[in-house]
Parts: sequence; C-alpha cells; structure tokens
Amino acid sequence: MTGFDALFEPTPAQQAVITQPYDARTLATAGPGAGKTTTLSLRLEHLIEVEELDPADILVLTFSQAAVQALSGRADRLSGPTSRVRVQTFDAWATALLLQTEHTVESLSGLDHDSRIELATDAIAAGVVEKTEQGFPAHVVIDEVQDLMGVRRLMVEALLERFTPACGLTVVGDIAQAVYGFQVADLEERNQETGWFLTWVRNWFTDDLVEIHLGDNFRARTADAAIALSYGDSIRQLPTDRARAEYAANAVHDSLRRALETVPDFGDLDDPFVQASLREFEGSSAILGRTNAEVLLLSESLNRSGVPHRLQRSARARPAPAWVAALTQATEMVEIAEDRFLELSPNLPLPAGLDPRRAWRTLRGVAGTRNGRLNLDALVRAVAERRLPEELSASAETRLVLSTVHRAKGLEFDRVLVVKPRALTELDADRVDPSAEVRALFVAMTRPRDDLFRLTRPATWMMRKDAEVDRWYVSGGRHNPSARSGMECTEFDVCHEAPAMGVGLPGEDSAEIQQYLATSVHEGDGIELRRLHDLPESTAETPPYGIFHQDRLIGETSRRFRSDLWRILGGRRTYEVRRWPCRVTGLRIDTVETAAGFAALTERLGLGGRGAWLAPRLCGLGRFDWTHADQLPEGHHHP
Ligand SMILES: Nc1ncnc2c1ncn2[C@@H]1O[C@H](COP(=O)(O)OP(=O)(O)OP(=O)(O)O)[C@@H](O)[C@H]1O
Repeated sequence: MTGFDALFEPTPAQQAVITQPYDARTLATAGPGAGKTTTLSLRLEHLIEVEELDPADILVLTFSQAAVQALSGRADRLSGPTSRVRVQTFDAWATALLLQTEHTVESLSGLDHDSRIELATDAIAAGVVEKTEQGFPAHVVIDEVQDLMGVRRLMVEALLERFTPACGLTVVGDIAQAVYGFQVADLEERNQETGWFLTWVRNWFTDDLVEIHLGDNFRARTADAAIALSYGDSIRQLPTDRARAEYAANAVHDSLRRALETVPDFGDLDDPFVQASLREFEGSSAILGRTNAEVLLLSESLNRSGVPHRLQRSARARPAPAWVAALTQATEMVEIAEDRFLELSPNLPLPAGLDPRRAWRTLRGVAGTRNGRLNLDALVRAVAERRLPEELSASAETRLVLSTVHRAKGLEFDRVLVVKPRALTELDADRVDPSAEVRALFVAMTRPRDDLFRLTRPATWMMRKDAEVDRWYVSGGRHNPSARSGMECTEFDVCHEAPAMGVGLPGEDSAEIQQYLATSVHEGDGIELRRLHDLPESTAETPPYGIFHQDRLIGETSRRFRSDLWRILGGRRTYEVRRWPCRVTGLRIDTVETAAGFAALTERLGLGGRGAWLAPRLCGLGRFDWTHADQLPEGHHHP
C-alpha cells in the first residue's frame, strides 16, 4: 500500500468515506483536526487506484489557496497517479471555464472575482462544461464547503444540479470553521447563508446521500491544544437568525476568551528572551491575529528585533515562481519534451520539496502540446495572464508564520500564539457579526498540535483601513486624523509592465538587475522605496518610487501603488496632494517571482526574446519618511 498507511491507519469512519464507490454522494462532517483533508487525499487515491477513475475525470474544488496547498501537498505524497489530480480554487476553476468560452483574458481582466463567478454560473447553465475538452467530471470533490456562500454557492449548486445525475460527489466541511462569511455583505443574509450549502446538499440528494461524521481529533496532542474543541458543538448549533444568534454567540465568545486566558501568556515580543524563544524553536509556529492590522504591526516588531518570519499571503495570491523565468531562458527551443526538462531541472532553482516530474506535469497542464511537449511561449502567456496553477506558488518553508486567522484556515502548526481578541462588547455592534467572531477564534485556537499560547494584542488605534483601495494605513489617530505615517504593501505594488531598467546608475543595466535578483535577493530581505523624481505621470498619482535592496535598484512600483498611495495621502478630486514621502521603509521581500510581457521588450533589454523576467514581490507595513517631502532624497537627480 502507499501513502499514509505507513504513518497511521484510517479510523473506521475515515475508511467509510475513503472507500465509497465512485458514484456515491458522500457528505463528511467533522470538527477541527479530524483528518478531513487527510481523508480527502486518501479518497482521491481510492477513486483512482480502486475505482479506476482517470485523474483528469476528478474535479477537486476548494475555497482557499492554503487548502489547495494542503491537499495537493498530501496527494503528492501518495501514489503516482494521485499526484496528477488537479486541485483548484472555485475562482481559478471559474476563470479557466470562462476562457473556454468567448471570453478572453482581456475581457475578463476588468471584472472582479464575484462577477467572474456569476458569468461562470451562467456558462454552466448554458451547457459550456459539456462542450469542453474534459467534459463532465466522473466525480466532484469539494473541501471546506462551510465557506461556500453567496455567488460561489450558487455556482457550485448550478454545477452539481447539472452534473450529478451522472457523477459522484464527496464533500467535507465543518460549519464551526466558516470564516469567509464576509463574502456576503449583508449581515442578516450572511447569518442565514452559513450552513446553507450543507442543507442544500442534504435536500438535493435526499435518497442517496451517505452522511458520515468524523469524530476524532488527531491534531491536538496536549490539553492546551485541545482546549477549544469542546466548544465546537455549541458553535455548530448557533441560531442562523442574527438577532437570536447574538446572545448565544456572545456567550460562547466569552467562554473561548476565558479558555484562552488559561493557557500560558507568551510574553512581550520586545523581550529578548521571548525573541530568542521564537528564533530557536525547531518546530513550526504561527502567530495568528484577527486582522491584518495586528499582523502587520507584529511583523514590524519582529523585524525590529531580527526574528525571521513569513507573512502568510492572501487566499488568492499566486506568484509564479522564479524558476519559471529561468526555465524559459534556459533554452532557445519553443517546445521541449520531458527528458529535456529533466535534464535542465538540476540547474533551475526548484524548491527543495518539488519533484521535477510533478513540476513537469503541472506545467504541461497549462502549456502542454498535443504531442506531450511543453510550449514555452504558452507558458510565458500563462504567467502574464496569472493562470499558473496554485500548487506551483507554494511558499518556502519558514518556521514562523504570521497570519490572519482567515489565511491560516486549514493549516496546522506545532505551536500557535493567538492574539488575544477584544471582547465583543468593545466592538461596533452594527458592524460586528458575533457568530463570525466566535468561529474565527475557534479556528485560531484549534490550529496547534502541541502548544497554544496567548499574545497581547498590539495597539492598533492608529491603524485604519481605506475601503476603496482596500489597504491598511497608519493615521495620526483621533488627534491628528489627516496625518499619514505608513501604508500596507500588497501583491500589486511592483510594476509588471517591464523589467526593472535602472535609473542610469552604474550596475543598473537590466541584465545586471536580473542577475542580482536571481542571486542576491531572498525572501524576508528588507527593502526600501525611494522617490525617483518629482513628476507624477498624471494628477491622481504620486511620482514613481524605485525599490532598493541594499542600495541597489531592483524594481519600480506599479501604477496601482502610486494611485493608492496618492489616495491614502488624502488625494481626492477636490484635494491635490503636493507632498510625498521621500522614502518608504520597513518593507520586505515576499518572494522573487516571474513576471511576463512582450518578447520584443526583453529582447531589446538583452534579456532574451522570451518575454519573461524576474520581479520582486513585496510585503509588510511601509513607513513614510517625510524628510525631503518636497524635494528629492539626497543622491538622486531628475533623470
Ligand atoms: N487516522 C488518523 N490517525 C492518526 N493521525 C491522523 C489520522 N487522520 C489524520 N491524522 C492527522 O491529523 C492531523 C489533522 O488532519 P487534517 O489536517 O486532515 O484535519 P482537518 O480535519 O482537515 O483539520 P481542520 O478542519 O482543522 O483544518 C494531520 O496531522 C493528520 O496527519
């Protein structure tokens, strides 16, 4: 036997889910750490090995990037064919479906995620899936169904209504862990939506639904790590009516907070002993905050004391890894076969855990030719269109991860530090959803294997969120609300229109910058932004900023960064921004990624005619340096 059998025997309940026939409709419910994800990967293996389904006939959908990685990571360790199953988020699947209709990348690029999902729902109803190359799947697997709400829920229902006379289904979830309710803006509707999909499944498949509950917990190995588990049932039973839920949810939230009070306090992050303990811990640990404001401030404080850590990316971010650019530049050929790829792979910066054969199969999934080869031009296009499969974007293994609870859903760590949440009574009653707060705290407290600690909440009174640009920024608080001293950095802040070209200083020719990015820029390195000159390209943006790594220019900020910064600085149609920070400090390298665009451009810059290059991706809370606000920082000249 293969896979996890070497590690443990599935329980009878897990075994029952795993071994259902391929055309069965199975609903598995379970609490945290009951082995849902593990069971799903073994289920996939069973469907292929025993039920003899082709991996291409299985559609695996899940809500978040983290789940994609958890599931593909585990499937990867199973037998060969199982690792060929593609796991996708609902959004990625919807986009791929639309690209098989009259839609193009350009026509979709102006649409937000929800609109794409709605279009995909229409496409399903119009019979598009039947006409695609893959046709109907034989089996649909859906993980984390508790977070299927709003337009995504409608899409999956449309899909199942159309597919299921013929196909089997395995869905797993836990309502107590539903944390993405904010997809539905209206608080009243949101409460009712929680658990709706599960009810729909139960009603739609009345006659032949096999419902199995996985009762054990395999994650928590200590009493502290298990402390929240006993609250699962009361959370699952919270009324769906908002008014009625409020009282009950407040009570459970209080109990969970009190339980968190009984686990050890991790101490002050400014204390050198505490820092040493974070630095020296050998296992995996996570610090989980309720909002990104908390996470950004904690990360800033760890940066100050030099504690290495990684910020968990948003559920949707999927950077193309740097080795993809290296691959496209390693050969002049447009098409390559697997043997050639395997020959090239030792010289590509593949991450340690990635098997080159698996990388090959995943690449072929996006840019394969009919005769089994890989078309590198098509691969570059997939990068430019951000269509590279999620599983290639895995983050480097880091021992310490800082994350919001949302981004950590479905993950587990040896040690977890949960930021002590506010009491619900301290929050704005009109805007807070007590049931959602309870579930978020429950998810946070059920992530550890061994140790659960609490951590004092950082002071976030000066952090504000600008809803329009969807970023946190640092204001002057109530006394000086228009002051600005910093802004959150996002995945869209680096220019992807062209490779970094330098500003005419020695060592800043494009090829040299690329070389430097490939060899000297690493995840977690500090960088700063410097204003390059004083002339904004248009009225609603700031002048450009260069990205500097140890005084070397490695990239330029994007237009989106400039206009968002302009807005954060108070820019409005009626208000002209005249002063810009000369520097933005405190940012870090999230990763060095592959960006892509016109082949003629890279050719002209001496980077080969492939159209792919390296670009840094930034993260963290940037702090504004207001010296020289009206003039250029020292050492810089108008070009
Ligand atoms: N039968 C089993 N025996 C021993 N360990 C198991 C068994 N099933 C799962 N595990 C282990 O338990 C841990 C939790 O499993 P998994 O992450 O699949 O749970 P989950 O239900 O998806 O969790 P959550 O819903 O909290 O994200 C994993 O480390 C897994 O290897």
